[in-house]
Amino acid sequence: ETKPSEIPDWLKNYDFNPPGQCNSDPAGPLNPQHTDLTCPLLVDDEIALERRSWLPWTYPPVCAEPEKAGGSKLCVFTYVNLRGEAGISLITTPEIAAAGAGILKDLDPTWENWARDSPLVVSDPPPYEVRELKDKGMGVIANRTIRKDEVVMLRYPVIIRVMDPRPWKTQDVMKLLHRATVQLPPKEGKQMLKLAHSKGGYILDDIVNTNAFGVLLGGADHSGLYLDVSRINHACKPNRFSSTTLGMEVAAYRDIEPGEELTFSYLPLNLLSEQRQTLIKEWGFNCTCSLCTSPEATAVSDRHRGRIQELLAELDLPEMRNHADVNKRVDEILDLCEKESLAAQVGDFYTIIAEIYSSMGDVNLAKKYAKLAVKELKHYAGYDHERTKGAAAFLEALSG
Ligand SMILES: C[S@@+](CC[C@H](N)C(=O)[O-])C[C@H]1O[C@@H](n2cnc3c(N)ncnc32)[C@H](O)[C@@H]1O
Repeated sequence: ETKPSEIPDWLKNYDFNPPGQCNSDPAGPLNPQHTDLTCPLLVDDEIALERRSWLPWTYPPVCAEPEKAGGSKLCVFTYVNLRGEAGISLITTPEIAAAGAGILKDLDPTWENWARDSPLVVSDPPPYEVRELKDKGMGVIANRTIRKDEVVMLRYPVIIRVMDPRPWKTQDVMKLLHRATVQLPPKEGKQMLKLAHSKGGYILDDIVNTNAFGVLLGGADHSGLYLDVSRINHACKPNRFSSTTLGMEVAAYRDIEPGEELTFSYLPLNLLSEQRQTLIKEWGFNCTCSLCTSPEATAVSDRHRGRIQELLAELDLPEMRNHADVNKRVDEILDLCEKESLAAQVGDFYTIIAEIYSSMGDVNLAKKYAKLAVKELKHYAGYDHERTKGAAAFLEALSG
C-alpha cells in the first residue's frame, strides 16, 4: 500500500545532487538554463527510506536482490506524470535508473527543433483507428489519407524492462513486473492488460515479449512497451525511435489511403524471404503479409534484395574503386531501394558510398554523400540515433 510521495517542505529545495554533467541531458546542449546541471539522485529501496525521498520517482522503489553476490539490485521505478500526461515504470538497476532519469524531463523546444531541422508536428486527431481485423487480431487502420512523412503517432513507453533478466530470480522479476504494472495510472494499466500475448507463461511477461521494442536506457539494452504502437502489425514500413527521450514516432513512408492498414517491419528491412521466415518464427506467428503469402511477389523481391547484397559486396572489392564502376553500382542500388520501398535504408547506403569515395580520395563526392546520409538518417532513424550521429561525425571529419 504505497502512496505517491508527499514531499516535505524542507526537502523541496534541498540539493542532494553533486553538480556536474549528467549522463543523460535531454534538455539539450543549447539550453543555457542547464549549464549548472545537477544529476538525478541514485535511489534504491533502502536509500529511499533512509533519506525519506525517492525523487524524481512517484513511489518508493521496490527492489529484488541479485542471485549472485556482488551483482546489482533490480528495482521498479515509476513516474506517473511523463510529459504531463502518461505513466512510465522502469524495471532496471538503480544505477541505470539514475543515469536515465533525464528522460523524465521535457526537451527544450529550441534545441529540439534545431536538432531535428524542423519542429515536430504530430497529427491530431489521430488519422487512424485501432480495430479488430480478420486474420491478425487487432490492427491500425487509416481513417483518412495520410501523406508521406506525416508523423501519425508519438508515444512514450509505459514499461521499460532490462532485456537480460538472468542475474535475478525469475519469480522476483515477475513480481517486479506486476508492481510496475499496478503502479501505472489506471488508464494505461488497463490498456496494457488488453494487449496481444502469444507465447504463454506469466501474462504480463508474455505481453511485454509479444509487443516490446529494444530500447537503450543509460546505455544498456532494455525492452520498451508502447501502447498503440503495439497494435501495429508486421509488414514493411517504418517506426522512428528517439534515444534521447524514448519517444517512438511512427511516420508514413508513403501516402496511405483511408481504410489501408498501417504496418511496419518487426525485422531488419533488407532481408530475403527465407531469412524473414526464420526470424518471424521467433515472434511466434505465421506472417500473412502480401510479401510472405504471394510466391510471385516474394521471388521478385528476393531477386532485388539479393542483387543489393551482391552490389554492396562488389563495392567492397579494391578493383572496383574507380568512378565508373562505383557510380554504376550506386545508381543500381538506389533504383532497387526505390522498387523495394527500402527508403529507410537509403541513409545507411549513402554512408557506405561516402566512405567509398573518401577511400578513393574524392573528398567532394564523399561530402556530397555524407550530407545526403545525414539528411536521410535524421529523417528515418531520428536526429539522435547513433547511426545519424556517426554519419554527422564523418561529415565533420571530411569538412575538417
Ligand atoms: C505487436 S502485436 C500486433 C497487434 C496485434 N495484432 C493485436 O491484436 O494487438 C503482434 C501480434 O500480432 C499478430 N501479427 C502481427 N503481424 C502479423 C502478420 N503480418 N501476420 C499475422 N499475424 C500478425 C501476431 O499474433 C503477433 O503476435
